[in-house]
Amino acid sequence: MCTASNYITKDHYFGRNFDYEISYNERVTITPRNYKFEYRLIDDIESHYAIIGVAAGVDGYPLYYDACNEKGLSIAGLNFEGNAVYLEEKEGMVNVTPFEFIPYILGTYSNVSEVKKALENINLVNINFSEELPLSPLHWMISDDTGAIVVEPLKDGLKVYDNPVGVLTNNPPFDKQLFTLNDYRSLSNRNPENTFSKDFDLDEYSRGMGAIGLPGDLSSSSRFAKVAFTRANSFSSDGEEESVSQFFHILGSVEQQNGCTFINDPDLYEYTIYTSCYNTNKAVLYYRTYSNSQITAVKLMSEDLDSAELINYRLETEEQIAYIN
Ligand SMILES: C[C@H](CCC(=O)NCCS(=O)(=O)O)[C@H]1CC[C@H]2[C@@H]3CC[C@@H]4C[C@H](O)CC[C@]4(C)[C@H]3C[C@H](O)[C@]12C
Repeated sequence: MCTASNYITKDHYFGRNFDYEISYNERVTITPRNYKFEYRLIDDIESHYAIIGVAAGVDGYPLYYDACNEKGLSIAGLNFEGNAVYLEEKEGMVNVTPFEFIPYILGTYSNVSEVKKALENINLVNINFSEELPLSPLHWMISDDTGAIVVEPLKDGLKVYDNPVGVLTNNPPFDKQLFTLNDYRSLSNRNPENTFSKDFDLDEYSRGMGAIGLPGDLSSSSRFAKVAFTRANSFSSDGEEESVSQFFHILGSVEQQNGCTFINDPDLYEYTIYTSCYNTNKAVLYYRTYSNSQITAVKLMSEDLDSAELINYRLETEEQIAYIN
């Protein structure tokens, strides 16, 4: 499972929890403007917007999980098991593969409204990256400082939803997730009045009672409600450090602790391998990993963006403890 969210203070922040039981040796990958994108079906693109993101540790091509471009547009791919359908090549459409989708969108477009228009003509084609890395079932959240959309590949083509709650998890499809939020409409960050009965007293014995009923388990639909509530009620000042800190707390509300989601024997559990947070206005990628709570940052604009070679940074995964004495 994974969770993506955005958060707006003075800038637009976007990121995700990457929850899984194995890693593909992810690393931070920067794609400069003149790295040549060779596409399987459409024409190669020699020059495009620069991109920073987390990608699989596969040399030669940026297999992004989540990323942002120099224009402030960001995107994350999340598992969509049992629902994602990729189609055959279609005449007259822009035929890109699912693994080319993030590079194509971020390389070409600068905001969500451009992407929405372009999506009318995009077909996601069922071509594997390689035999070892076949297609995986994904859906995507795309976000900038004007708002967010969700893109789901269904059997009759791409379905595009506006995303007013600013979060995405895995299953079920997004329209169902949104509908389920109706069930939680009475939840609040304030303690509730007793509307249960006029005939007896019910005691306000604790703070935080306004959100009793908000799910706390790690299923995809529960994480959706939990993180939507946390994000919608989030409060921070709009400084960079406060905003980034609050962002990590939003996704921290649905973090998966190792051991709580059993996958397979022996000792294979799904857990939050990393959390990313992009300040998309400044094209800075902040991240934390499961074993390193310290925030690490990589700035797109500090690189030579007119070059043609991919730049990779391994993730800082060692815990960094500030010993005081
Ligand atoms: C597994 C991850 C989703 C995490 C998640 O949601 N886990 C819950 C599972 S569950 O919902 O509980 O069942 C997804 C998210 C992004 C994906 C990569 C995207 C690039 C590339 C695309 C190629 O075509 C195939 C290989 C490739 C490296 C992909 C591998 C894998 O698929 C990645 C890591």
